[in-house]
Amino acid sequence: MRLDVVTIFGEYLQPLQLSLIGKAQAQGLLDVRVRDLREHTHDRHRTVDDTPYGGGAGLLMKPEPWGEALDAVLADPPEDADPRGPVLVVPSPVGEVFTQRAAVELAAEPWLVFACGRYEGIDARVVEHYRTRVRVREVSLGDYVLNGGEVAVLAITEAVARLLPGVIGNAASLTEESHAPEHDGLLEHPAYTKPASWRGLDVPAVLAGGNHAAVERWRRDEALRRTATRRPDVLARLDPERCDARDLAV
Ligand SMILES: COc1ccc(Cn2ccc3ccc(-c4cc(N)[nH]n4)cc32)cc1
Repeated sequence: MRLDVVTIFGEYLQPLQLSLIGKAQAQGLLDVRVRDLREHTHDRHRTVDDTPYGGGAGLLMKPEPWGEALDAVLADPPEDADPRGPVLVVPSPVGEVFTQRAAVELAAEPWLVFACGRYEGIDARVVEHYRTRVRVREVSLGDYVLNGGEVAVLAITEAVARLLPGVIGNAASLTEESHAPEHDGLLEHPAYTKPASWRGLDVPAVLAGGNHAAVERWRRDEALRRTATRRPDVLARLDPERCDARDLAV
């Protein structure tokens, strides 16, 4: 997968060189290219921002540098690019809330381009223009406000890259995680390791009993219980077809 990131704070993306994502790049599973938006300015001060039409606090990012930068990215596609081009992911406080389902969708793409805004965001015409050329997804991490898109790119990249074959050593674990479609999107059950007793707290006996059916039942019950108490919105989306009577009794 090729990832292009356009930003004025390239150093924010340094963490992508670490750990599993860094290893995935070394293995050729990921090709991350960070592009400095200021390389696409032509004034002495390398200006990327200006005041908003109609007034209001703060500054907005000018469209011209973005147009030049994104055109340059699109002019150099990867060999396996989709005929529709990349998905342009634009982190934004007003975007679709990013979910595991979106991570799975983006992980199926050969090429993602991220536009990291700063200030109060990017002139609206940039997204409007590129919607006519590529698929655009404006994405929010949740209902809170960040100072820019870079942190969102780190989160989205990690969530997507870990789904790519070969990035996570034990791919089976991906299907047992919270929010995994294979897990009906439920939150994961509590997990324990040795010792069997720690500070007076014991591991639930069923988990050490060797009865796999009982362990699976306990895990399903705990996942349903945890989801019901912490994320009733997720439980409401549970497909009744995939529940048995005991599920619904929890
Ligand atoms: C209109 O109000 C604001 C508009 C922009 C900003 C700062 N900012 C600039 C680019 C950018 C990209 C993403 C995000 C973001 C995403 C989530 N989930 N929260 N915040 C924030 C961003 C602050 C406020």
